[in-house]
Amino acid sequence: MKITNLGFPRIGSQRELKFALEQYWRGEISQEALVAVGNTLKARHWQWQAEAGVELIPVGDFAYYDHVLDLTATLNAIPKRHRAVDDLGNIKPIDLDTLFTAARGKGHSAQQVCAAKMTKFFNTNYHYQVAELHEGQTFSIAYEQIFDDVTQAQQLGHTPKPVLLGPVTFLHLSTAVGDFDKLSLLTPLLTVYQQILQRFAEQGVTWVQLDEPVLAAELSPQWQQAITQSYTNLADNKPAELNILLASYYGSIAHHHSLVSQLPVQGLHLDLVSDSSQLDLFSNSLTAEQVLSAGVINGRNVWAADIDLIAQQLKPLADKLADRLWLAPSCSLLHTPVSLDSETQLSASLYEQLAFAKQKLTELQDLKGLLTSNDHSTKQQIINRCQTRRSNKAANADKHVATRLTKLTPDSFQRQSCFEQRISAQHQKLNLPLLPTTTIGSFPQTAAIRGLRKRWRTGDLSSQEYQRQLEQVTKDTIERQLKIGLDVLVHGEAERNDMVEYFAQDLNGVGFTDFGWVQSYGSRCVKPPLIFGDVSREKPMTVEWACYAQSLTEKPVKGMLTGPVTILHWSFAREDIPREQIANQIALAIRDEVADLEQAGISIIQIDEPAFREGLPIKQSQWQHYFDWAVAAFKLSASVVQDNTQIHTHMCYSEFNDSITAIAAMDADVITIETSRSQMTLLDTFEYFQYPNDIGPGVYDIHSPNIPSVDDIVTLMTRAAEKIPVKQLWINPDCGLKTRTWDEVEPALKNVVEAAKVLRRQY
Ligand SMILES: CN1c2c(nc(N)[nH]c2=O)NC[C@@H]1CNc1ccc(C(=O)N[C@@H](CCC(=O)N[C@@H](CCC(=O)N[C@@H](CCC(=O)O)C(=O)O)C(=O)O)C(=O)O)cc1
Ligand SMILES: N[C@@H](CCS)C(=O)O
Ligand SMILES: [Zn+2]
Repeated sequence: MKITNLGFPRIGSQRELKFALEQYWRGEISQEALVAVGNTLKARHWQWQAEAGVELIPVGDFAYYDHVLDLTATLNAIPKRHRAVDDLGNIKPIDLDTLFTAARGKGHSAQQVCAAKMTKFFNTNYHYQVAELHEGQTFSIAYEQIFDDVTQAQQLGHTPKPVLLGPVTFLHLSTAVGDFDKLSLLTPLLTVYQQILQRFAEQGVTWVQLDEPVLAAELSPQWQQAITQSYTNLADNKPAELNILLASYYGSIAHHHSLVSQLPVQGLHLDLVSDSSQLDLFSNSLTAEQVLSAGVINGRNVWAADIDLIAQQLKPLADKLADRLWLAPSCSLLHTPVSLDSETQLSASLYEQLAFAKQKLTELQDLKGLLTSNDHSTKQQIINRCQTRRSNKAANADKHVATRLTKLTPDSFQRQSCFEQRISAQHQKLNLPLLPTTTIGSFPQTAAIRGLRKRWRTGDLSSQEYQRQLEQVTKDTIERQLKIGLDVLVHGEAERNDMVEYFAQDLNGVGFTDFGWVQSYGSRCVKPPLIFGDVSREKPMTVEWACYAQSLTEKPVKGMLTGPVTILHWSFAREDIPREQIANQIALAIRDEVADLEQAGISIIQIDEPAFREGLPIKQSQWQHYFDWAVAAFKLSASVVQDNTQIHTHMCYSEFNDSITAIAAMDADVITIETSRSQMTLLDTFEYFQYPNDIGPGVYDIHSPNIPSVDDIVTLMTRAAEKIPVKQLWINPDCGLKTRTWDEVEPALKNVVEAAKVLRRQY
């Protein structure tokens, strides 16, 4: 019986890769130094996995920016605009800088090169770079990193199992530039996959893992046919000594049983955490040689597994399949923090309930011990540990939370009046111009601000001094906005480490870590809170900052909150009660904050829900249930206010065609969305739906250092005004500005304000 792993977090337990990347981008270290950090991390992670008994080490899971982008490079599908040219005008080979250009864009104004689109990887908080594919395009091997990594792992004495997204998922996640069917590219794509498999075989690889998470979705007959075509083609053309492990994850593939069980692959990985019934279904249809990789340890959460119970469940199959049963996490461990080793501040009772990536490998090792070892005393120790942990699981029930939830009535989820009445009351109170300008909330989180927080955390700075300095930053942020001429201001979120973690720190039933970092995109990481008990608000969380900022100006300053659905999705949540119940608990905590902000005289309150779309189940048949509870939780948080208090929400990285009815049902007075990279085509859905409330379509991409010109913004807003009545429109960037510098933000926002003036004259 083998222990296998699907992928390991790449960022490093102390975020070494993040710091090296950012130093490299700032020109402070050489590419060699960056690569040295990458090599050290790879070697360390391979070694940890080997020590935990992982026999086939995943390779290709490491990426300097994004593994999907690496695959796009391997396949020679990086757009021309991101490729460097030599003095003679010839396109240079793809290197790390090419990838960084693709991911981050380059240049300013007229010379600017737009980054590739970035979007959520399935229903995770990981973002990938979307490949742009053209009709009739060809593919070839053009980037060597995965082959180099195989060699590197071998030189260190490991047996690598290269991991690649499978051809169907790659196509599915790509975007078709122009009007053509992406599946027309499958045949040329398969030719390159064949060449890649050939290269692996020449390197002495015996197993390759092809990830097809798209199988968790309900696929049309054409996409199902693409799966059959791909794996038949690869089976027919692969070197005999190379075995293919087809990996599914992020959901059950039971609905594709007849499709998948026919595929001529040598191994199949199942996410049994999402649906354990797949075990019987697929094990009964395995051929006599096929391997089953059982994804039994949750790769999407941080709670220690009940491996004694898992062992009981697997035992009959372990006896039947013997060495054809592999033990694995449900999916790549990319979504979990690296290791508990660095956590020194967690309570002992919470600590013992946890397992991060490194500890999950140990769980697999213990599970294998339970299934195969004859050492009864060690086995008993493992079982005892599990039982003690279960009985120690603190009863975190808070009866006040339960009572409040039972007292909710339909009115708790509904504003007092319809939108028309509300917006007219708000116009009267706020008196804003046509096309009001605003921002999404955060302003640059400078090294100075982060440094202050670090000194405060380590005790080098008193709370009083920390507060005083942040007040200065907030004052400066308000003054800059006034100077720029924005209509609706924000306080800038300088006091927040993160839009979710900041709130979690003041919520009962929620814990947080020191180093539980998870990669969000590129060098950017988040530290998801741990929801372990019933959630309620300990004390007001934002009121002081909102009031302080509002005291500095006559212009409205938006109160800024994160919504219940987003707090839930971007946390590691308990698994003993339904998610919708947790969402309502958080909604009540936010509702209390909304009420306090209104009471304190804040007339616009923004409740961000950027994870609303991401929470959508992969299977369409489960969407309606999700929409019902997610919309209800948002409305519960927002509906406490009077008609003339304006509720905004914000969503980024979203497509709206499958969620527009739910978005409209949320009934926010204003929604700001990311639209600039789509050139406003995302608004088509709002137009078609005749979305009734106000909308602020993002006019520039905040992930890129590029500064939009007045003309760029006017063009985009003119396009927006062709789709949405101008009286409903606001002007704002795509998302918060925390990752940008003031040098980028100030000229960009000046252009936003200037463009608004041009547009107001026009309309
Ligand atoms: C809007 N987005 C968010 C998502 N998920 C969230 N949970 N939060 C989000 O905001 N998902 C979708 C998108 C993803 N986008 C981003 C954008 C930016 C970041 C980001 O900038 N992350 C920061 C970490 C933020 C944080 O928690 N900072 C802490 C700790 C700061 C720190 O590292 N300090 C260093 C010292 C640094 C110094 O001296 O300069 C230290 O302690 O050693 C804080 O501010 O206190 C990042 O750096 O990656 C994430 C997602
Ligand atoms: N208010 C947050 C939203 C990010 S999605 C910000 O501005 O950073
Ligand atoms: Zn956003």
